[in-house]
Amino acid sequence: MSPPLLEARGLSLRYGAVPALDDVALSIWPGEVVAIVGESGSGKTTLLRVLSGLLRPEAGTVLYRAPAGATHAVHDMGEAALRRLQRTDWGFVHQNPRDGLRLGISAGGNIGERLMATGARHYGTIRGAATEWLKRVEIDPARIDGLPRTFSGGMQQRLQIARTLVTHPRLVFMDEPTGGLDVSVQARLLDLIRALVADLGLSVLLVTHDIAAARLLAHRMLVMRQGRVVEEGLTDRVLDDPQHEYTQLLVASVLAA
Ligand SMILES: Nc1ncnc2c1ncn2[C@@H]1O[C@H](COP(=O)(O)OP(=O)(O)OP(=O)(O)O)[C@@H](O)[C@H]1O
Repeated sequence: MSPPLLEARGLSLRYGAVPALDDVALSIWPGEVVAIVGESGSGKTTLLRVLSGLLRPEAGTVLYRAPAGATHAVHDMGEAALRRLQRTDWGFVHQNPRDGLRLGISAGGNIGERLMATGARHYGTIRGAATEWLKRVEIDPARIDGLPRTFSGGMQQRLQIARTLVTHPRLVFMDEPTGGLDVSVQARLLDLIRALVADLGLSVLLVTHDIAAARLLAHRMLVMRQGRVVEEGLTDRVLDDPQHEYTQLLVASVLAA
């Protein structure tokens, strides 16, 4: 079996007396979608921020295997090298599209800016790619010069996804990508994410408290509670035959809803 793309061991982090992460381990392989689920405050966002180098853990390591095969300890990389990784190989989809978009520049500019950060220079090529990606995320290309603030919440989220994926990252961190949207908009967005992930062969670390989203998108899932991973396994196995008492409660609460 090929080595993991990202491998974390022994991650711990406290906020005062609160153990946000307590000895967490996780691996993700190329082309895999892994969901991190759990109730509010269980440490999901903290884990994503530590894995993506935005937060430094008190203990533990995160290793990332670059395309050429070299392995990097994410928290030992210099600031510039980490930023380059975040701009090229990695992508981040935030729950609130305003955290991932530049609201003062056009939709096309939002997509083009990320392409330019990876070296694209030719105006026609950049505009062509932006048009293509707007279509791909089901936004009318006639809106290319519109500002994101004139878009609906669902459109803003689709634009954020286009901006993130235009550079073909290998690993995408998604933090509640459908949170805060209407149920019908969520369903459409989940279908779109599923299709793009399959088309591009992306690896995705998906934080969600939405079990249905995890069921639809993820090959594997980890269940977190109070900073610890209490259960992990193939998504269907975990949801159809939960072993840990907490996972059983989580699944039962969804079935009852
Ligand atoms: N900056 C911070 N300062 C102090 N405590 C924090 C901070 N960030 C998170 N925490 C605490 O760490 C724990 C884990 O928080 P985290 O945001 O990772 O959980 P979560 O599972 O992502 O929750 P949610 O689903 O509500 O976003 C919680 O008890 C939270 O209150």
